[in-house]
Amino acid sequence: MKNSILINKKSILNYYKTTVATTHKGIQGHSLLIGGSYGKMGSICLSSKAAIKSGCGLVTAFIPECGYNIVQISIPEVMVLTDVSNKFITKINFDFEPQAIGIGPGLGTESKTQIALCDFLKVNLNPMVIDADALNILGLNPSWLSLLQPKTICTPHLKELERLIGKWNSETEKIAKTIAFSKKYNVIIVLKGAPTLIIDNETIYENTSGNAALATAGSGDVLTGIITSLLAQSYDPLQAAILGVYIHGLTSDIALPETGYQSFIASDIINYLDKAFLSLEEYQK
Ligand SMILES: NC(=O)C1=CN([C@@H]2O[C@H](COP(=O)(O)OP(=O)(O)OC[C@H]3O[C@@H](n4cnc5c(N)ncnc54)[C@H](O)[C@@H]3O)[C@@H](O)[C@H]2O)[C@@H](O)CC1
Ligand SMILES: Nc1ncnc2c1ncn2[C@@H]1O[C@H](COP(=O)(O)OP(=O)(O)O)[C@@H](O)[C@H]1O
Ligand SMILES: [Mg+2]
Repeated sequence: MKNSILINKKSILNYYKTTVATTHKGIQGHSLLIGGSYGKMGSICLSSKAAIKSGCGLVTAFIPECGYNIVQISIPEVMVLTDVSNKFITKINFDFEPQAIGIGPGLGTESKTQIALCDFLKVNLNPMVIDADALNILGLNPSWLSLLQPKTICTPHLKELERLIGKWNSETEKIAKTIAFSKKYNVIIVLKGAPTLIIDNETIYENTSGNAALATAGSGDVLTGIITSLLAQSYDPLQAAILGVYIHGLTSDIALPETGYQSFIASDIINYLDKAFLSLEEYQK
């Protein structure tokens, strides 16, 4: 895309942080992933697992009650807090200070969930990634967008973007409207697609990793977990968004010769995160 800054390994390595020998889980960052609803608990499992596989020290998932066994059994490394309600979230409540929050995968748009999101946005000061149904709820209640903290990261696919900014008649208009949205609310937009663009105010970054194997259910849920984990590890929001999008794509580039397009699934993004991070470290040497 014209006027965009390309994201590649070289640019990432300007700020990529290797792990310090003396670190411990208490200072590696605690991510909180909020989402899930009856039938969509897999989404928050994917986000939470991606977060713990991306380097933060601790991950907690906040989910409706019906997901308790599902998340605990799927990912023993992740701690779980449950809502009072069984099938969807009605009140967001936790008793610790996360370094970053990712909200939206599988959340649903029940009216009580909408109110819970609004009440939460009124008090939250933590760095945050907003995805999926949390974006859809904001699309339904645009006045709540002003509650977002500066540099909140929004990760819409095209349909979610349309729910936020309305329809467009050309690619140029789509980008202009997205830039205007980013400026108005002072948020970073990760516009997911092929390629993914990251729009921060008037600056546009274009990702160069990734391929069509990523066109599979849960790919975006995994991205939310990765970016949240990086935010929790004290990357600034723009760096977390750029590194997260790049490493997410890189997993599919490394996997492709082994999995092909058809059989690559969202869990494979998580499975290949180790090789993707290692390839950054190799390049750095
Ligand atoms: N295993 C799970 O539990 C999963 C749960 N999911 C959750 O399901 C809920 C609904 O999300 P969905 O995104 O599926 O549904 P949406 O209704 O938000 O989006 C689907 C619509 O958007 C269009 N669309 C998506 N990406 C597009 C693109 N790049 N270009 C053009 N059109 C595009 C599709 O054609 C379709 O019409 C979310 O909460 C999500 O997190 C999904 O992530 C899938 C996996
Ligand atoms: N053809 C493609 N090429 C590259 N990346 C893709 C392609 N299709 C999808 N992706 C990526 O996969 C992810 C899909 O996210 P999303 O639509 O939110 O999935 P889900 O909601 O099922 O988790 C995004 O990161 C997007 O950029
Ligand atoms: Mg999604």
